[in-house]
Amino acid sequence: MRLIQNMCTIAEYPAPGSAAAAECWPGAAGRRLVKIAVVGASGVGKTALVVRFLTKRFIGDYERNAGNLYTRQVQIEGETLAIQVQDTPGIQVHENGLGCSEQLNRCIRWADAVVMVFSITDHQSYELIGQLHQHVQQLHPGTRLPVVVVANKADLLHVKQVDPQLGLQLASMLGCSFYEVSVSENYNDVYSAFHVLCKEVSHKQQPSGTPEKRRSSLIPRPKSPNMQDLKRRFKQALSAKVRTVTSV
Ligand SMILES: Nc1nc2c(ncn2[C@@H]2O[C@H](COP(=O)(O)OP(=O)(O)OP(=O)(O)O)[C@@H](O)[C@H]2O)c(=O)[nH]1
Repeated sequence: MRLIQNMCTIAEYPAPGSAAAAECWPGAAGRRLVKIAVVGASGVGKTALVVRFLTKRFIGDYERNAGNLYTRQVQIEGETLAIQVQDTPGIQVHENGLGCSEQLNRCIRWADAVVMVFSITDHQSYELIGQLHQHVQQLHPGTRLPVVVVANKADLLHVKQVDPQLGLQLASMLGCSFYEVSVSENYNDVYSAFHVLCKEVSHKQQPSGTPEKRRSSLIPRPKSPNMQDLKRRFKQALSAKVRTVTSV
């Protein structure tokens, strides 16, 4: 993991725009920031996915994940965005539900978007996704957090436990995008999954006063029953009456 540059833990990472951030991450200053957490069961390939996205390389073996934060810049619709990707420790399932540590909950709260990974070779990792999605939404009450569901290890068809079609169905039921990938064999699908997520966040973050909004404020408001006109006519009628009365 030391191969990756610009790596800090979430607690250590300096605020964007600060002098420390510029030192740790030159080029990020002034950019819009997208924060992504990658979550899922242990061994599904979260670290491999993140490293593949950041370096285009697949590195077979990693130390068990302690939760690292990585940084990179991406071009989304002509704009360069700064993105932070938080790799997280694998989630265990206990009898009484998900075993989410406080560290993991902090990462999820921190994130603007989440990548939920399962492995097609591990049915339990797939079963966890529904509960995990519910948990994520509970940690972001009142907002629909962009989520992409990723079915990894598509190259291991001979030991498949989950039909990718099930992943697609689950994702559409949850209202998420879905990608079936092989981190070990294909970079493009990995890139697309992150790219789509960044795009979704970027659209959500669009500041007020964007062309859409400005245009709508220029459109003349439809006139409600014309009060000015009504008042004018009322005054006219009144003065006509007054005239009639005085002439009598
Ligand atoms: N064949 C194959 N192996 C993969 C793929 N992605 C990851 N692996 C392997 O799966 C194992 C687990 O990968 P990790 O990236 O460490 O998984 P993780 O989800 O980060 O695991 P934890 O740190 O325990 O949570 C490693 O041996 C990887 O090389 C894939 O697409 N195909």
